[in-house]
Amino acid sequence: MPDPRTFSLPETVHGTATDRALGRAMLDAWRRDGYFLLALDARRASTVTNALTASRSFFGLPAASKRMYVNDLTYSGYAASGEEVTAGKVDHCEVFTVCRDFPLDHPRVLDRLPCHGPVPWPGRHYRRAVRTLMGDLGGLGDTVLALLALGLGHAPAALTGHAADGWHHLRALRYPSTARESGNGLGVHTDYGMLVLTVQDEAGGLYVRPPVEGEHRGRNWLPEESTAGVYEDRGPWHPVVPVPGTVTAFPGDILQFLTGGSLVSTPHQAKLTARERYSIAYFHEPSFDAELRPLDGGEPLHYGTHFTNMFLRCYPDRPATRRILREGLVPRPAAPLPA
Ligand SMILES: O=C(O)CCC(=O)C(=O)O
Ligand SMILES: [Fe+2]
Repeated sequence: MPDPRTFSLPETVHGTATDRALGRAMLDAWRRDGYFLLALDARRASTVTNALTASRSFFGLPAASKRMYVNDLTYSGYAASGEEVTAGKVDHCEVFTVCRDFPLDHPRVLDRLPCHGPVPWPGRHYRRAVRTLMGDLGGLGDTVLALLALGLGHAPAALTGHAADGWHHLRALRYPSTARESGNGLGVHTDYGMLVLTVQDEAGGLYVRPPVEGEHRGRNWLPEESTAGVYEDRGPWHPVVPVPGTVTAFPGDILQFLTGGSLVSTPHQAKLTARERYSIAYFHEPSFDAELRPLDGGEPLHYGTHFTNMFLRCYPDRPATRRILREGLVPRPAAPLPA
């Protein structure tokens, strides 16, 4: 297995020949390895360290305290180990999810859009650390999307245009050590949006499946083609070795959709390790309301519907799921919504 490709990003993208070549090199790396690394400058590296530190201290709270950070409007907040399910199997990780943070009196909350509500933040320090990280990774995400669009032969804004009002979200995770738990960590899945940026601590444990010539890859947005649990027992599965000062980048379902399958969403899983493990995954997404079409044309896909379906699938018994099902909430209201 060759070493992963590592890229340094320019601060701005102008569409020069150098930018196009960088975009093409990123596409080649994904087509070979399923992921690449992005080198962080010192400021962004310390943002990552701060967020991981804040995450450690949150997960260190007593179980009963953590369980208070949940509400039934949104998937934002805390999920205990065992609440999340991938392909019918329980995942052994605790998660704190941060979606868009809407106050209770926001028109989109009042309009009863599923997944819309306030983030139940566990404190100001945690909120600051996570928001700073989301801002930094969001900036990198836009740069990567602009370069990818150029690499694909499109205008730089062809992908970033979708991210402008993006449903960007983040998951902070803690996995128990193999001394405490013998089951799986996080089962095989693909992520739902355009771009995934992850960091993990020194424990490692993240595995990706690179594209394999001739191998069928599901379109995860179609219920009959779920990628959850795919090829779990069959290689190749390549470990993503933690490299301090980098983030790992791979494509999600929506890039597969937008490129008509010329890129495939990278299946990945996290295995438990000898020591407790901490990671953070950031998801750079289209707008919840986006009616997306492949760059070269085709049938539309409503992102908010895909997102909601995926969370319903992962969390069969979470308060937000029960509310969506009980009240029959739909991601796409009949009348256009105010901003
Ligand atoms: O724990 C990790 O490294 C990956 C987490 C992940 O894949 C996710 O949250 O979707
Ligand atoms: Fe993931």
